[in-house]
Amino acid sequence: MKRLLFIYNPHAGKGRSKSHISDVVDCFTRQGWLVTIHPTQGKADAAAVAADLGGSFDRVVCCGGDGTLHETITGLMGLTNRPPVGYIPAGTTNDFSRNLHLPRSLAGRMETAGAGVPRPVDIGRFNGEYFIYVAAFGAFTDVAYDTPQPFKNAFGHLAYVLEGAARLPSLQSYRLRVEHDGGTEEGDFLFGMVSNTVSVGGFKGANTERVELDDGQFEVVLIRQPQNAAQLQSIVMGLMQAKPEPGGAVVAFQTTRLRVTCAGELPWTLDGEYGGAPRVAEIENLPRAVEIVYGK
Ligand SMILES: Nc1ncnc2c1ncn2[C@@H]1O[C@H](COP(=O)(O)OP(=O)(O)OP(=O)(O)O)[C@@H](O)[C@H]1O
Repeated sequence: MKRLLFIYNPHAGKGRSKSHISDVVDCFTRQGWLVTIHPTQGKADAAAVAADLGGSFDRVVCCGGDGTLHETITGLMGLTNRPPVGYIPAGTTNDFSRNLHLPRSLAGRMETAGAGVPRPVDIGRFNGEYFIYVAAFGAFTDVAYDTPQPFKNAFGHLAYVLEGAARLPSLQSYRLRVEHDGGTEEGDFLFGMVSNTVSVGGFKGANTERVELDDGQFEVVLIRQPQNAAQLQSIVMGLMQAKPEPGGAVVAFQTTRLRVTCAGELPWTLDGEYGGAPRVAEIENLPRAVEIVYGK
């Protein structure tokens, strides 16, 4: 019998997935899977379980938010033969799931996770760590991991927005050298994002019309330090829809690899969680490193 490992975070989102576990397991069993269930016991548990047990399964399905998906895939990256991953989004934002065209209903999502066809997806490597869809530094990027879980659950997206707005006056810039496939950018930067996704923080990101999850390329957006408050506001407002103007404060390009060098410590987030503050970040695209189930 084919074996399926089901990892779920009972605290993700509003904890509502807990009441559907029996239905999920029933669905997988009907599909012909022998199911092993693991409720995550705390931070990094999904990664540990995926790394320890994932190699003995034909499919791993995780249920939770972006953090649970990040941990599950990070754990599987240590294996030589990685089983395909099904994903049932149940977090606050579920950014990555917006790439997968999953059905809207939970019933449809369970069916897809167990029986859908896996497709290759690129994974990012960041100084030996992994990320699934975004590595970012600077303004706003500390919001996700600074916002306490109960607050996130109660206010959802609003929590992210309010936290971000409260920080506007204290934005810090970093003097950087950014080397990529197409050249080198230097100067003072407020924000940078290296991504493989159409959605970040619940927003459709800039530079997303070229997103393909398996093209071996990252989409990169860098924001130079604005000269005045009005310029800052127009950057923040325009970032999410506008195509950046050449030579402007927003720099956008695609690349397969990136080296970001900072004079001091530069704090990063990987898939919305704190990723350390290295002075040099070597970021590499690992093309088609895992298979994830799509909706269509
Ligand atoms: N039993 C647990 N108790 C507390 N935290 C847990 C437990 N299991 C997992 N976690 C942690 O919860 C964090 C957040 O989980 P997850 O991303 O699944 O949900 P979310 O924060 O509600 O969703 P999103 O990331 O989409 O906003 C993860 O980093 C994970 O390590």
